[in-house]
Amino acid sequence: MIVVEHLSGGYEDVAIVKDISFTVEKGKILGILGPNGSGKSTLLKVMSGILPAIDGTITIDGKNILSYNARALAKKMAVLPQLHANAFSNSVREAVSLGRYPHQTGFFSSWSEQDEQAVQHAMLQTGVKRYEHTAMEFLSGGEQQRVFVAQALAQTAEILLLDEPTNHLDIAHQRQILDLVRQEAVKCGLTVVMVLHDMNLASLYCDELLLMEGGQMRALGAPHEVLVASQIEEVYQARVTTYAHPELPKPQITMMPSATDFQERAVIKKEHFTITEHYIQLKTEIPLKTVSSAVHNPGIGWHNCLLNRSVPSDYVISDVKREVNEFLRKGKFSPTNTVVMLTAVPTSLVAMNEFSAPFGSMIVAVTAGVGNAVDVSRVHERQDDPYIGTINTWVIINGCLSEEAFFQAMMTATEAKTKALHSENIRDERSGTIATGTATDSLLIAATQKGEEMLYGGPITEVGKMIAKGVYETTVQAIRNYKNSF
Ligand SMILES: Nc1ncnc2c1ncn2[C@@H]1O[C@H](COP(=O)(O)OP(=O)(O)OP(=O)(O)O)[C@@H](O)[C@H]1O
Repeated sequence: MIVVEHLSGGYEDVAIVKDISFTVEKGKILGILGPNGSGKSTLLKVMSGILPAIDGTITIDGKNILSYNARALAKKMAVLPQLHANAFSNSVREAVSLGRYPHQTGFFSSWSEQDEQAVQHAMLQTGVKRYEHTAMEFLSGGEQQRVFVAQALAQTAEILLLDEPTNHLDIAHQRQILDLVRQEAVKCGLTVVMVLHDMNLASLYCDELLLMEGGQMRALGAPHEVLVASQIEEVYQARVTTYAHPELPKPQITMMPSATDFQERAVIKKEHFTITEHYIQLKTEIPLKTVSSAVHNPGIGWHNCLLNRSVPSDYVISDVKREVNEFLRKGKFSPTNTVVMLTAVPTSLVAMNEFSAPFGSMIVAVTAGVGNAVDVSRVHERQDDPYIGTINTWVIINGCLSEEAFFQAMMTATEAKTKALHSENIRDERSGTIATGTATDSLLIAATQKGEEMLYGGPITEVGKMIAKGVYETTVQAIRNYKNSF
């Protein structure tokens, strides 16, 4: 455990870092973030004793570090500096062995079995063992960086101070080194303080983050407390937004470029739709932001091709995703840029309408197979095998929606669809009650994201009113098209 209290320090009596206080418990990782020149490296140097503290204290396991001599401190704390004084003539093995210096005893240093094991283990962990006898100067920047990490690990200290350990490393090696550091912390109780420039890596791997600004602490806390968009924008003077990591409860940050070439305008019109026997397609010049429950590329994304594909009514495929991928490959559609829905309704029965609104305009396209409509409040009574019969709804908005508005738009559109089934008196055959949808309906809201952002999409808003009217009217029309086809 390391405790830093009111620490100030810098170069020649000038305090660069001021009044820094934090505690890192045994087995925990603290990440230090901050813009260039904010004092991250200086703080690490003061902590490691390379620079003297002007004020404040650093204690390790309850003992002030001033009470340790250099060798005793090096046994407690290993340091990976940002810039390495590189003795280039050393082999990798010799470089890693330097990490054992604090463990050498006596006038003539004695290389013990323990020293050898620590060096071998560190080389294996960092993947540099195969360069063991290679001279450092023959390694790439990333390979050298891994050797220096190995050197710090070979020191087998309880505390590790790392200044940009992922410098020069490609993504696989960043992961390798940070996974290793995390594993050493969690399994072996290593306490780590590391400077990282990459906020997303810091969020993923650190228990707590310290955000520096002008040599002072701007924020200290869990990643979600520190990586707050407004705070990062102020400190870095850069526009950012946060989003959720797909697998872990760790916030991620992305930059919002100010370049104007992203701002080109495009308006989606009915003419941009193509209807063939096999699909209804919307292909756009600019990608649309899409939120959908489609079969292929569902969720939130950016796409410039939407397909509502008509499949035979006996289309029962065990691996739908694979079959759809195959269809896209054969049809020369981009698998990453295309959103796909499936329907058993012939494409000629689509209902499509364009609506103009104060914010811009909107197109709604619906295919409605209601042969298997269900009352959602009664479906728990059914034990059916999967069957086809789907209402697919697309709402294409020439406008800009906030994330909240996208989800409210999904709700508004769903309610409007249900109302259409109600007024067309579509019933659940089993229960005889009014149907609320089919068992496999799909919905897509897409927007050009141009113009002023609309914050909300519920029925109280202009866009919500338009979606409600558009989806209701178009679904009624699609149901009638379907009924009239028999
Ligand atoms: N040897 C030095 N003598 C005097 N001032 C220094 C020295 N090294 C750094 N500084 C100053 O201390 C301040 C903090 O530098 P430091 O290297 O700690 O920042 P940092 O946050 O690590 O930056 P970066 O992200 O660029 O690595 C800077 O203004 C820098 O100019």
